[in-house]
Amino acid sequence: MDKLAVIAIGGNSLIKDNEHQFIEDQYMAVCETVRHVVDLIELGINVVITHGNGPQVGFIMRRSEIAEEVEHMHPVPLVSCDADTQGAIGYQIQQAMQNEFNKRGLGNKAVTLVTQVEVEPDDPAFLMPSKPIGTFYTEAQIERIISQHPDWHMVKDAGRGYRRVVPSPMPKKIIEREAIETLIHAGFSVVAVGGGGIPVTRDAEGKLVGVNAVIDKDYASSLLATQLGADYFIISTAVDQVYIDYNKPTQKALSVLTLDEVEALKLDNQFAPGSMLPKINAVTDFIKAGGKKAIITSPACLSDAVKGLAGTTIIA
Ligand SMILES: Nc1ncnc2c1ncn2[C@@H]1O[C@H](COP(=O)(O)OP(=O)(O)O)[C@@H](O)[C@H]1O
Ligand SMILES: NC(=O)OP(=O)(O)O
Repeated sequence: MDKLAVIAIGGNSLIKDNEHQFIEDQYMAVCETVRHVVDLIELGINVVITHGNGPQVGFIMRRSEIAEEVEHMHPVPLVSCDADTQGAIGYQIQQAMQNEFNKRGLGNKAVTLVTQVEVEPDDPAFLMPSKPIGTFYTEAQIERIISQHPDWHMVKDAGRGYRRVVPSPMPKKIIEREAIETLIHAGFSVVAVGGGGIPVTRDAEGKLVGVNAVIDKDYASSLLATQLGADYFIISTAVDQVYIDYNKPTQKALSVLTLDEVEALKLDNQFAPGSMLPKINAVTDFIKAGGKKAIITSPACLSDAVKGLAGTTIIA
């Protein structure tokens, strides 16, 4: 039987820079990423693709807020924006996968599954917004932004500017897990848990209810990889490897890390909260839960990383 990889594609890695934020630009980035994912499939590894939505969910929410301010249109709740991103990004990945399969004469099929992820209603994260979404604001813009939006929570994001943050509760249960497994066993390459999943809780009668938050897709993907017993959990992002002294003249790439080495580097604050730290926590959670191999790398390095020739690999 084929090996299985859960590959988490970063929302930021699908948006190259501030000048290339059109939907067509994102589709080109999706197509490029998908080419590398299909290379993996040709190596005999079936995939479940998860994806982020940090920039995209922020753009949709901001559009809704501006439409409300200007045209008094109805606001779109954040949870609906999450669902919108699952559809829109999932559509692009699914289409790009199918086109790539057809181009290479493979008989494979891709499908996207709308996925809800249960969170605890009393997760302390609801009171401490931490998930960066939407636009990056520069030092020159930030004073105006704060005075125009005093209710926004803002953070500095990994040396790339300032960003708005929203609550990000921990994922506890993937509601559609059984459907994902069924689709894998039927031979589909599945796109699921987009944007970390649509956050839901249970009401007093046990009914599912959406909540306004953005789940970290690295944590949700780690949970999925563990529950599926995946052979590889791979985080595909904008950097080829994880670095110590990131963005400093002393920067050094890390190739293989044990859990103990990761813990020591965390204590040394080597991983930025809101960007690399959740990825590091997500891969260590997967290994601690019995996973064999976790990898952090860029789309272009995916195949080499699985062969141990690129990326940063985390092992027990
Ligand atoms: N120690 C580190 N090594 C590598 N990248 C780091 C490190 N610390 C912070 N980063 C930043 O984290 C980014 C990945 O996080 P993010 O952009 O949130 O990912 P995503 O692709 O999931 O949207 C990298 O592109 C890099 O800018
Ligand atoms: N939801 C989420 O974690 O998105 P990013 O990976 O884009 O930050």
